Amino acid sequence: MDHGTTGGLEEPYYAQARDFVQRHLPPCSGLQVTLTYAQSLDGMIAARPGQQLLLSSRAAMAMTHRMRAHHDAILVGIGTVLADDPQLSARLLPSSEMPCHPQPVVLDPHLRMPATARLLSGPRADPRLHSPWIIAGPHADPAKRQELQRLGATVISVDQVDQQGRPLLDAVAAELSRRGVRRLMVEGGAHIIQAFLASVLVNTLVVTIAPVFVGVGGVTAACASAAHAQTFPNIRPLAYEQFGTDVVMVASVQQ
Ligand SMILES: NC(=O)C1=CN([C@@H]2O[C@H](COP(=O)(O)OP(=O)(O)OC[C@H]3O[C@@H](n4cnc5c(N)ncnc54)[C@H](OP(=O)(O)O)[C@@H]3O)[C@@H](O)[C@H]2O)C=CC1
Ligand SMILES: Nc1nc(O)c(N)c(N[C@@H]2O[C@H](COP(=O)(O)O)[C@@H](O)[C@H]2O)n1
Repeated sequence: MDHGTTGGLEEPYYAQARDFVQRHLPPCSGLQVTLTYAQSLDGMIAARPGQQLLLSSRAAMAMTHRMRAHHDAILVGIGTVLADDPQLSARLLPSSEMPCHPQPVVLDPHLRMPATARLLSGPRADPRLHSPWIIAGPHADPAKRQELQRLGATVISVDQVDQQGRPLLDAVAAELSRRGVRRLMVEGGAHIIQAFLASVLVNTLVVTIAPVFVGVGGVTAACASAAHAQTFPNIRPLAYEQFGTDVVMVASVQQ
């Protein structure tokens, strides 16, 4: 992957993406959390569990990369790493605008991160990429921790966990703040979207809606029961804008 090119995107995409992000994301005071994902018209983020589905048009993807560049850190769950093997970089931006990519963060309580993950190998090839921070629970395997650290990752233990041994998001947010993160972008997947919606941490929601139907068997954006979904916060849409064939909604989250 050539991180120094524009990825073939036309200039108007960049200008629209830059203006959109500058206009709609709030100024930073304390930890600002942006939750963002792309979904189909029937509310799916993937066609099958554990599989990646490219929903965003090129213009919407340019907006996502611009948004990544606006944040200090990009967080996903280990399910997304296993399914997508993501890079979480802002590589679609011209390198002159992106001297250093945001910090990848993976919520991985039991250290299931594969040694072959691109998040680990990427920074060895490109000094502008950061090795990932991996948030582990207290019972993670010490040998796996050592292996991941040897591969460049920083494994951060968060001891405050829920009944499933998963780090409490408040504690994760506090730890990221302590490490200097001011703007955090959460990109999924389904379990992480649900967990953040149920927390009081999200300030802004950005959803790309692609004009496709995925159908039964797809992965819903937040895998919540109706009862659980009742605990989600109220959303106040601020803007809808078309990017290529997609519509992007920006909303503030009322906690
Ligand atoms: N369209 C889009 O924009 C996006 C789509 N996706 C898609 O989503 C799918 C992956 O979603 P999913 O499988 O739900 O994986 P997630 O990325 O949501 O990761 C879930 C895992 O995260 C760990 N975890 C850590 N803390 C928590 C917490 N507080 N609550 C819940 N889980 C926690 C758990 O690991 P453990 O079980 O080890 O405890 C859990 O199994 C893929 O198909 C991917 O392609 C992903 C991102 C964006
Ligand atoms: N914005 C957006 N649109 C889609 O259609 C998607 N499938 C995703 N997925 C998220 O982006 C990650 C992959 O991107 P990189 O290769 O890291 O650039 C993926 O892991 C999801 O977090 N996003």
